[in-house]
Amino acid sequence: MKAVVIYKSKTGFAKKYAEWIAEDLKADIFEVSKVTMDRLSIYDVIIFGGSLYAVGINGVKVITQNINMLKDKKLIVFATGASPSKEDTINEIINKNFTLEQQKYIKFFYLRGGFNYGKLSIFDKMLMTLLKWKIESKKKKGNKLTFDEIGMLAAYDKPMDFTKKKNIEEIIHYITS
Ligand SMILES: Cc1cc2nc3c(=O)[nH]c(=O)nc-3n(C[C@H](O)[C@H](O)[C@H](O)COP(=O)(O)O)c2cc1C
Repeated sequence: MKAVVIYKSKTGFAKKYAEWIAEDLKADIFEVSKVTMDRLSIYDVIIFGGSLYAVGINGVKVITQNINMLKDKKLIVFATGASPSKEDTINEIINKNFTLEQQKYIKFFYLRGGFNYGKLSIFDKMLMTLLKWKIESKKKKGNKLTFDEIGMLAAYDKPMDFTKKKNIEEIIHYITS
């Protein structure tokens, strides 16, 4: 079984999981920009990992747009996000990123990453500042914040990191069993 891990990461969380998975499987690892379909043809197992941006999986098109060429391989996609792992969040991610046809060939996993405002690009910082203002205005109006919103506000001042090597176990088990 020859496996490859491909990742797209803006602040390092998806990269960290990709490295852990590659290390465990003794697989090759590439950043998504280095990947060509030719290069992938030698692998039996392809694992792609990217971070969540408004529920979209950053970089996943390398798999979804080439599904016809890849569907004979074992395909795994994981996403990292700041949100806790919940069944309804996971279903929303699957339905937003994969058609029903693609879901037949791709096994999806959600691995909680974290949030590091300081490492974001200027554009992403602006987007996240707008979100922060929205949450703060909700609070000012006397509305009760959700647990996730409270966590998100705290994360602007201090990076949060929920990555744990243990989280990759279900992916490793799925691939090796
Ligand atoms: C503009 C923007 C949108 C985001 N949207 C989501 C989201 O929909 N769900 C989520 O869980 N996290 C979201 N996040 C948080 C990132 O997915 C999270 O920090 C992730 O772990 C980053 O991984 P990376 O370092 O590999 O890029 C968002 C972050 C930014 C900057």
